[in-house]
Amino acid sequence: MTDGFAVEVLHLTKHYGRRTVVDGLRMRIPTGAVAGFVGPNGAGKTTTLRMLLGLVRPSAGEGSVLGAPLTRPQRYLPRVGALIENPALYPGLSGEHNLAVLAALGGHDRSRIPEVLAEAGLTGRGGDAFRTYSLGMKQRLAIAAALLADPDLLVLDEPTNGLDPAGIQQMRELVRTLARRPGDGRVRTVLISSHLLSEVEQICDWIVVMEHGRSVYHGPIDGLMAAGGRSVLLRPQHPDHLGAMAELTTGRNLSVRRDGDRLRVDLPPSVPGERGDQRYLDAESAMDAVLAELNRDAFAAGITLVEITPVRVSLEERYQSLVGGSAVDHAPGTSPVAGVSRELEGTR
Ligand SMILES: Nc1ncnc2c1ncn2[C@@H]1O[C@H](COP(=O)(O)OP(=O)(O)OP(=O)(O)O)[C@@H](O)[C@H]1O
Repeated sequence: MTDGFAVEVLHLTKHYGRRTVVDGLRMRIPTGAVAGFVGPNGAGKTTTLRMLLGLVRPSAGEGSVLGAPLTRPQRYLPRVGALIENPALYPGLSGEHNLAVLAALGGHDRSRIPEVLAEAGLTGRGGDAFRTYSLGMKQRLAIAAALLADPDLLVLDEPTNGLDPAGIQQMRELVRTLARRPGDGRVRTVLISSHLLSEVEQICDWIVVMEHGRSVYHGPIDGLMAAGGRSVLLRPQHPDHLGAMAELTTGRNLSVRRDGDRLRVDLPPSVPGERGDQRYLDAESAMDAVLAELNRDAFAAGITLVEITPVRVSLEERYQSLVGGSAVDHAPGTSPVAGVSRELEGTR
């Protein structure tokens, strides 16, 4: 396990009975990143966060958090703050008083209360009774509580869940600021989970995309776009050939969807070349190589392609193709033919 990563896991696995909910997960989160854990419901995000927090024991795998092994959570948990289950807060007590109770329970310094209230955007409201708070304020008080330990790693599970649009916006702005620790400039890493890519895109600089307990991408958020920002539209002369062409494409391990009388093929950042799994480094030549291969395959199968159009892909589309279309509805007029998830690792 290397320095420079606040979280690093390898082959992390969790079985519940015969169900595997986290399946050989491999990911790294750089120190100081605001990292987004994104994936459809049931992808295993919460279970992974719970394993990182020592709340659930992994069935297999290894890892480290803040440089200490996952098997020794007591070594790193004092430097971790988390909002994964709502803390028990007393409705009749003020925000400040609630924090004082939690500080006493957790052995934290009470003098940090004004600072954490400020960090959570609750300055001036700390004296009000908790029950008078809006849902967004309650959520921010829970974050203030997680900040009491001045953590090096802050873990927030779906922090915008249940909030109204104004509350969501305030929470997003807050999360963005949390990695910039006030005062001494020490680095803090923030890990949030969300099922919305658009949210993660606005808040985070690092992304882990999960599907069926695996990471299908982890790396810089720009990398998801750069890595897979290209598709190609193929139109056979005869629409009857769409199925056969789709099979040829999936045979090359590419993800393909039907789009009217055309097929839309997503190009990964590095693709199997003619010589086994040779990796192409240059996106343009990789694209050219794939197009040439598909064209040759089509010709050999007696299929005439009358259109081959390269297109750029939005991050949202890229996410859809990575999670096999299970996270977001397909655009009108398109339907999944096959979704091939592949593990892509971004680099910095
Ligand atoms: N204690 C448990 N016992 C059995 N199954 C569980 C347990 N906890 C979670 N699961 C199952 O594991 C799967 C992954 O759940 P998890 O909550 O980690 O997913 P998630 O990605 O966080 O999804 P969501 O966004 O819906 O919370 C789900 O199918 C869930 O039902």
